[in-house]
Amino acid sequence: MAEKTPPPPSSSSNRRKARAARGQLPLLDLVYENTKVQEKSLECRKEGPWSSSPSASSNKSPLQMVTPVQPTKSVDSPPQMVASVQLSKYDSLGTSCANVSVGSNSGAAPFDICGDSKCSVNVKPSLLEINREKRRAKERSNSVAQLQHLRPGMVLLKNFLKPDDQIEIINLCREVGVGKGGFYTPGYRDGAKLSLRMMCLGKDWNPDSSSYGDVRAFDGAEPPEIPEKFKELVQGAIGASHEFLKGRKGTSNPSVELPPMSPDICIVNFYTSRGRLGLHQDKDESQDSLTKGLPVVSFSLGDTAEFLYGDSRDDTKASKVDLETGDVLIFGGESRRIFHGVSQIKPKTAPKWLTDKSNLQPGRLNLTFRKY
Ligand SMILES: O=C(O)CCC(=O)C(=O)O
Ligand SMILES: [Fe+2]
Repeated sequence: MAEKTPPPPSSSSNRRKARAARGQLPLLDLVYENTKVQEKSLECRKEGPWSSSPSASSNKSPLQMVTPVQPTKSVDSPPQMVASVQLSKYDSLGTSCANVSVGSNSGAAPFDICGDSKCSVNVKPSLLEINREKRRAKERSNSVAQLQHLRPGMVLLKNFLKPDDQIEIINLCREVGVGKGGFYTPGYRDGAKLSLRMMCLGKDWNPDSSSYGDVRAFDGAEPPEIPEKFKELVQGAIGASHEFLKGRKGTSNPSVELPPMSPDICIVNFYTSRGRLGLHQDKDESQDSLTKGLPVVSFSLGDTAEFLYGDSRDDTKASKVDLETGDVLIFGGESRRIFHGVSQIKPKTAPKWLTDKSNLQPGRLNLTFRKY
């Protein structure tokens, strides 16, 4: 996924920040935050145990930590559940906002992207919010997919994923995500945690070595398969992009600008409202895939992300686009190696119909499909 750079030398947040500022850290390092326990519990009160922000620093020595780490019972930890019945098991563990511990790779707790947050307070929406939501829902339900050409090889399909497909994607990610090889919190040997949850389908991407493998290094889990439904949606999005490009002046062969691609990798990220992803290039796929410019296809669900893209790691020079629920972004051909990242997640922007039907936690689910 991201370019390979050596692992951070220590857990010093300042040193990391300085390295990040010099553009020397791999992509996931750029989302590293050294949050204190106190901050953690405040955050938890605001967002519940689903926060993708990091846990407290580890007391273990760097060598003791095998990465990525998966929390056992921490404020970040989700219920120990496979089905809703097991939520009560989690209750009986007494996991609460105040209970902070750093995880290891044994006794891993699955992360459920759906379900009620224990720590969140239900505040009645104001009339203004209700009306805004109604207006948004009407706009989205009336609108059809709209395609935008962002730059050569880069197409944004607004509102491409139909509501039922969005629900199905969330349900499938939830189901797979709580099982073996499901969501975990990527981290580093020094115990630093990252502000998102991740799972890989098809092949495993290791953030520490920036390489792909057939098993997950920290627990030996094989990555679950990519559901056929996802592959169909990817083909649909690439096909629609080709049709769109055909109709554009100056495009002689859409498959040259945007080569076709059958994914064998899907990286699923879940961001809470504090989640973000530094500018990076996806370049850990095979040389053949990169040389051919086989595209990355990205699905967005839930809260809106502010997405940055450009020709360098410099975010002041990057272009910005909002990725809303149902949007599909494709970048291949001459845009295959663009720098891209997520600068912010806009809280409470997921439509109510989506959260009501899917029970998706506050935050954003992103799936990126690639061919190794
Ligand atoms: O969340 C996104 O929109 C981008 C994710 C991404 O760039 C990645 O997983 O490599
Ligand atoms: Fe990426």
